[in-house]
Amino acid sequence: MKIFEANQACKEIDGIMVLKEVSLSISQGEKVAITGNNGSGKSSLLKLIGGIFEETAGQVKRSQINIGYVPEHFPESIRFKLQDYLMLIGKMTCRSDKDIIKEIRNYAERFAITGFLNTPLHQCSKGTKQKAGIIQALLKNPNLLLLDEPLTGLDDNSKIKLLNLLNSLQGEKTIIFTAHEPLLIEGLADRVITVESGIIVQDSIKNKKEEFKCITAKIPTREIMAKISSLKYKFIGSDFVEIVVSAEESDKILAMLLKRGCSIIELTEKR
Ligand SMILES: Nc1ncnc2c1ncn2[C@@H]1O[C@H](COP(=O)(O)OP(=O)(O)OP(=O)(O)O)[C@@H](O)[C@H]1O
Repeated sequence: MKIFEANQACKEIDGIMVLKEVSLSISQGEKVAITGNNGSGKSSLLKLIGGIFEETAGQVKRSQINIGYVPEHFPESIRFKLQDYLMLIGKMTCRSDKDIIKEIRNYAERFAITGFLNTPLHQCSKGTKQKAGIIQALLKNPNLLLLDEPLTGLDDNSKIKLLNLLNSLQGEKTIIFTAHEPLLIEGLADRVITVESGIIVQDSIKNKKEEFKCITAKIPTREIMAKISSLKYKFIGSDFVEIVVSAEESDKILAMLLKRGCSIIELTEKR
């Protein structure tokens, strides 16, 4: 089923054409990354897909589905406590308060923000607000999840947790996200759209089930690799290591490296 179709769609704001002749079709279940330089039109395209932006020319068809949207910047002025805000969003889904609280606590624990559930949102850190933005979208149990640069402000551990969480979402959820970092593009997307000056310049299908991945990590000491010698790796200088792992194992290895104090620099597919 197609969830979005655009034919020569344009979006003009204040006399500026921010999207130009976009022709695009997205099917249910696709995991699409939108990439491009700053100001190229990634967020605008995401908003056009979600119906937050109406086209000013051309034709667009959107199917009537439940959408969860994670904005690039969480609204600064919300004065609710984190849990009260999430409760309000959860109540829109007609579930019992008990079920909503359980789900909020579950997500809060996964993202390590349980300690902030009673903190007013405007006093929370950027990363906590970002996590609140992601949780509010997930609470709606959307068929279409739109995420605008979801890794912004997240620490390395939370980035991996979000990647695992998105990969674990069941069913035919469609996920469309804007991103600069390779972690989410390599780890989640099966299609990558590149935007330049409001124009789609590339739209490519990725072979998601690559057999191997290559992790480049900054290591605190070389000794930590001795303890995980079953991995195929090589040192780059004294501080970095390149590890080749099966795609299936990569999430587990990433989590293990983070636990041992490493920083993940890059995650790429290896053919
Ligand atoms: N609401 C708006 N009002 C005015 N101009 C806008 C609006 N939204 C987007 N634009 C303009 O459209 C162009 C594309 O912006 P957009 O936010 O889509 O880019 P982006 O690729 O997501 O950028 P970034 O990577 O910096 O987030 C920019 O020139 C921006 O100034």
